[in-house]
Amino acid sequence: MVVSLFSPLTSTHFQPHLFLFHPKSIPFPSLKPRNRLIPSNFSASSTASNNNINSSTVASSINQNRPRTLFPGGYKRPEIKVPNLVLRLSSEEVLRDDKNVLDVIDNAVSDRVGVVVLNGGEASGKKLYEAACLLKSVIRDRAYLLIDERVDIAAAVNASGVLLSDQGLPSIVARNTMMGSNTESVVLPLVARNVQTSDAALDASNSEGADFLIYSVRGDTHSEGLVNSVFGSVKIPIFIMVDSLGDEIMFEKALNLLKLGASGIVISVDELNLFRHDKLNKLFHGDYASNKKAEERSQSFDKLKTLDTDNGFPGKKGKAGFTKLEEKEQQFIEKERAILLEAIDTIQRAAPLMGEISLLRDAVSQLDEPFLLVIVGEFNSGKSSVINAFLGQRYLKDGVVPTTNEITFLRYSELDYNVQRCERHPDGQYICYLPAPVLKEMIIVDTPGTNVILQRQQRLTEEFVPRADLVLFVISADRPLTESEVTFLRYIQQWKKKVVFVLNKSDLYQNAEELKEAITFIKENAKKMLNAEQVMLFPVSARGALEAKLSVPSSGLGQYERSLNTSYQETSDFSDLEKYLYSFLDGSTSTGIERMKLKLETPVKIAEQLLSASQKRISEECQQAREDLVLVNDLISSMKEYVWKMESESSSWKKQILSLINNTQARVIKLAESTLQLSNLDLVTSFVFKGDKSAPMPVTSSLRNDTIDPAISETKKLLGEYGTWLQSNNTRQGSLYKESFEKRWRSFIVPSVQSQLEASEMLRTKNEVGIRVIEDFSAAAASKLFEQEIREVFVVTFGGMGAAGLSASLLTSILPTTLEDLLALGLCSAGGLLAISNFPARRQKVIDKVRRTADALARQLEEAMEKEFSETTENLIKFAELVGNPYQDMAQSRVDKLSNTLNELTTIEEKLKTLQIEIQNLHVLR
Ligand SMILES: Nc1nc2c(ncn2[C@@H]2O[C@H](COP(=O)(O)OP(=O)(O)OP(=O)(O)O)[C@@H](O)[C@H]2O)c(=O)[nH]1
Repeated sequence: MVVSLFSPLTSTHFQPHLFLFHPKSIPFPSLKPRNRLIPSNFSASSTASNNNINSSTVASSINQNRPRTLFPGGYKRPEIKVPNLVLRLSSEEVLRDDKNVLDVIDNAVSDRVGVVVLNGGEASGKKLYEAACLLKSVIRDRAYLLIDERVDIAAAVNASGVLLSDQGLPSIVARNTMMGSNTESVVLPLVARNVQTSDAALDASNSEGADFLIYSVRGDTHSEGLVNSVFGSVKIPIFIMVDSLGDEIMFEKALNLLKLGASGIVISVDELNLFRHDKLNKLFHGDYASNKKAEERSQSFDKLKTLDTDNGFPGKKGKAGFTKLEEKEQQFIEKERAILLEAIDTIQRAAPLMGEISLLRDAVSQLDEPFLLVIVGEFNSGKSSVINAFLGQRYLKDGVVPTTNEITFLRYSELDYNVQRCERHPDGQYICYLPAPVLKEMIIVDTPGTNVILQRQQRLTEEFVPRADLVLFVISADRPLTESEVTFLRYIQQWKKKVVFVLNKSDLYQNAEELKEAITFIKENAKKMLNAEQVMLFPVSARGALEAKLSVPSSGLGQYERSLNTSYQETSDFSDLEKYLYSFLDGSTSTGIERMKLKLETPVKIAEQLLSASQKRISEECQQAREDLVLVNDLISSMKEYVWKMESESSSWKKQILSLINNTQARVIKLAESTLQLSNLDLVTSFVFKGDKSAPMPVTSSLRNDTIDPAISETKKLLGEYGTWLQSNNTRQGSLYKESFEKRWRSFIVPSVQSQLEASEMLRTKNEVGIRVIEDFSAAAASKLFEQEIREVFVVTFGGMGAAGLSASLLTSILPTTLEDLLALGLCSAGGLLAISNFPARRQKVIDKVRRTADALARQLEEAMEKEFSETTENLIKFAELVGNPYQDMAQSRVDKLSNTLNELTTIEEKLKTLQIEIQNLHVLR
């Protein structure tokens, strides 16, 4: 299935994106995955690093439903560095209680060893699993870990791949099993084959689709034979394994094979221990390096190392893509280069982990390279045959089983006509230098067939499509426009490539009618798919054309002339294709100008794709950052809401305490009223006759014991509870609040620890103003005051009244109310009337005094409680600010930063659009 560049992949939670490659390999453009275990975070991983954010650990919550890379399916091939050592060891060695072994492995993987192969030996699956886990923790990501034969264990420990014997599982099955067990991996598992014969080597590298081979060489193996039968034909890396490198003869043999083109050797732990450094050096730098072939290899390796910076194009730099350029055009190319470099810079800053940027870098560096004609099509459609027919020689192998397993570059070389020199490059590309003159002007690229069940080959081709200046889509006449061709075509269209169709094997049609039907069918459908008015399609018979060409003596003619001079039917159709392709090379024709436009457009289109992917990504991140900011602000203001809520709850506490005071006040007043009765003869006589010497009123002690004391202790208890309620609610709310920040943005490291400490202190502050108020209120003093007030009222009332008044007052002892008291007194003693008549007023005064005292206490308590509340909540708000502000600043700065990035991307988008228009108007320059 081809996944649209921007359509969601339902099977994954990854974002488009960004995954890192093995550090030792040269990554093909790729995107790095985010850590999906981390929920929602300030999303910074793919964008330029944020000041406050540890971007390596930061993940975003917008990691839903996105394609993993810009390539369909989203997988990447691991790549093998050569020359290299493969360390072979057994689980017994790893589990041996010997730290030295692990140290040796540790040193080895940080030095020359790029692949470690673990075999179980006699050990059980359990032991092998344990050894693999241990080994993985030692190797980390410094080398690939392969498990010998055990796909299940490789999958269980998430190893890089498996090494299979030539009798083992088919590579495709092993690769699929591993992929199935780790659906989140974005890197295809490595499948290596252990082979002993040249046939097995060829088989494994061709139809099996292995990533590299380990070739077991015995004492009787002839190096030259091996080189002729295997090295020349196998395009994937070959590592040599001998019985014992300690054996001088075998060591020399391995060394010799390295010189002759092997990619490295397999070594054991003991051998690593045994060899001094200089012996290993000898393997890689000594004679090996002085050998011409090795030189070429190390050059290509060096070149590979600089792919990203120099020219992502393997092989020596060719002639400039545009010959005889006029100054204006030269200036245009320089201008384009400058804009593209600016685009690279902007995209890289916007999405530093977007591996696909190397596509653009390569394309920019290829502006000086010849035109890149890329041949694609399903396996067996005749791609190699079309190339051979075009070049007039059987340079490439053809066959009914998939034969092209690597990207094969055909470049010009001034060698003898029949000699071709090929180099294998560790990034999965194979370069052949051919003497075909047309290659001076264009590089032809043969790609592995699509629709192969081998993902690796399909991936190689997909990865190469964006680099193409022109895509030649070869369709086989026996299956015109299959479903997978349609899918692949759609993928090509995403990169906006110019596609020319070749309907090969047209000799298979019975008659012209059938051919016409097929052409109409393909054209109609291709038009719809490519949304194009015109579709270029050439029906050919590549096999026939080549045979025809080969049957014509060369007679000093160039290929083009030869093909045009060939008059038989087989080549007549093919010559239309040739004419078309040759017209591309002629700068004076419209197709020649088109060639220039296509070449110039290739990097622009890649830039547009990457730009649009980054814009989409950054817009989403920006959206996420805005949501983060809203969330932070909401969280901060949620504290104010909490305080309002607390305020209403706090008033119910206040009400409770005030009603307690009120009740007490009512009880005291009631007591005062019942005590201040004229009929209260006991008191009257006691106060009037005994004066100050009278005993304290029993009512006073009852007032204190039964009313005031219990009220005070109840108030104190309530105030204590109120304080605890306030404190615990605040602490709980505070820590919930802090936690919600920490949980939501786990990886954010709060810049100042000091402010965090201050914040925590604030929550701990205890407030006991209310308790102090109530403690300051003395029950003893209040009771005493009460008694004094009562006493005073009686003394003032009765002090000058005399016996008549008193006896009159006796009458009142049987009368229940104050009014009746007064009436009786008035009747009995006109002299005491005045004093008596003032009694109610005095009593009222006492009551008022009681009321005032209680009100004052209530007010004090209310104020204290309010103070306590506001101090505590102010602290809470301050705490909220101290905790929330750094998050708020961070979210704000992310929004600002991402908005800026978006603006920068828009600016470069405008420039690219203008450039595109200028390219389209190029003919005006001429
Ligand atoms: N009948 C007929 N057969 C052809 C023609 N061209 C190629 N073939 C045959 O088709 C088969 C595949 O040809 P290749 O050129 O190897 O096809 P390919 O697309 O390069 O194959 P892979 O690289 O494996 O994907 C071979 O057996 C060719 O002989 C043609 O024009 N007519």
